Amino acid sequence: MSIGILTSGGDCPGLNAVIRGAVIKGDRIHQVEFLGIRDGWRGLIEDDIVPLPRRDVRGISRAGGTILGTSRTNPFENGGAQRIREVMEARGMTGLIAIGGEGTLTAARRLADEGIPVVGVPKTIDNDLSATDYTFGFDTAVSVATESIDRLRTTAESHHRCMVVEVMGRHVGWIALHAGIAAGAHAILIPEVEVSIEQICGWAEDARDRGRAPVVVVAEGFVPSGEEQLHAPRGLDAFGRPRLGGIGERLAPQIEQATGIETRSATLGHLQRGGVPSAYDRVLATRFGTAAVDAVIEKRWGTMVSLIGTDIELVDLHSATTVLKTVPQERWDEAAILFG
Ligand SMILES: Nc1ncnc2c1ncn2[C@@H]1O[C@H](COP(=O)(O)OP(=O)(O)OP(=O)(O)O)[C@@H](O)[C@H]1O
Ligand SMILES: O=P(O)(O)OC[C@H]1O[C@](O)(CO)[C@@H](O)[C@@H]1O
Ligand SMILES: [Mg+2]
Repeated sequence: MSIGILTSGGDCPGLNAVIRGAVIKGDRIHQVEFLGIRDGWRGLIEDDIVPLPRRDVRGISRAGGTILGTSRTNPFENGGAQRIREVMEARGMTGLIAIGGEGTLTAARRLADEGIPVVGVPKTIDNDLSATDYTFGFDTAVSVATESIDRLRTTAESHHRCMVVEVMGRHVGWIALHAGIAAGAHAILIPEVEVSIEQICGWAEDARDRGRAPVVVVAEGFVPSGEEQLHAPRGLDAFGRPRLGGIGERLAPQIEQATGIETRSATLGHLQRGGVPSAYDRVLATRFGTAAVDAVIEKRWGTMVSLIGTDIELVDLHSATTVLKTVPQERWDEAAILFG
């Protein structure tokens, strides 16, 4: 019996710990072999698959990225369930572990509905997946963002400037909220909550008037009220979505002009996704990996491993992929009491 494993969508710290956990438990407890599928759905469609023996996962939990590679290939535009079934049969693959975000898991759910034996593992730095309390990668991204904001604050203070820090978060503001609270930001701007330019400038002025260097943390998907979403001229990703980014660059001159405070912006971008996973993410990812191989052995197709409180449970992929987990208004309100 062989189990295929793939990583798909944007990479994230902790992917290798999932792979290691699954392979070691598969080898030690269930005596199953693993096949590593390269670059997500692309490798499965194109039969780009390699043996993944236990020695190949030695020591990889602490490594960033994914040893398997990733892509945003759409399996349904490239042969779909029929092609995947053919490749799995030819390879003697009796089950599949798909590690990815909401896009990958939506694809996995549709494939499971069409009879492909697949179990999902949720990953994303954005923490926007429903049906799991946390995803691995988020803790590392928040730590990187917090340390970066701390550093940007010291230079802003020296120059009596305002600093706008753009963090990732296409649809949700979890990274901005957590890093902003941790670093004591004077404003946190997220896609879920409408805030006007006037309000942002008001917070910056209040902080300046107290002798502080205002720090504004903004998620890339934030749009100031009354304005259009800005897409920097970065084209589309492989799934045809506009690449976001540029809101920090847009806000900085607006704040400077309205308040007279010299303002700079910094975009953290992929720094938040790279590098070594935090201890928390390694633990969560390892637990997800070992639980996923158990789910495959039990043939729990169409499910996803999930963190509920401190327990790892299996949930239906449907419940995980229908609605994004956004920041509730009251969570932002809690933080907003400290703005300005
Ligand atoms: N609704 C969908 N139905 C089928 N396939 C999808 C769907 N959404 C996305 N996919 C496929 O899954 C791939 C991965 O999705 P996406 O690029 O959104 O990454 P992800 O897994 O959500 O990770 P992240 O967005 O966190 O980087 C997409 O490129 C696409 O091929
Ligand atoms: O540059 P890439 O790989 O297309 O991914 C960017 C996107 O990936 C994420 O980090 C994760 O979904 C988003 O926050 C961001 O918009
Ligand atoms: Mg996605």
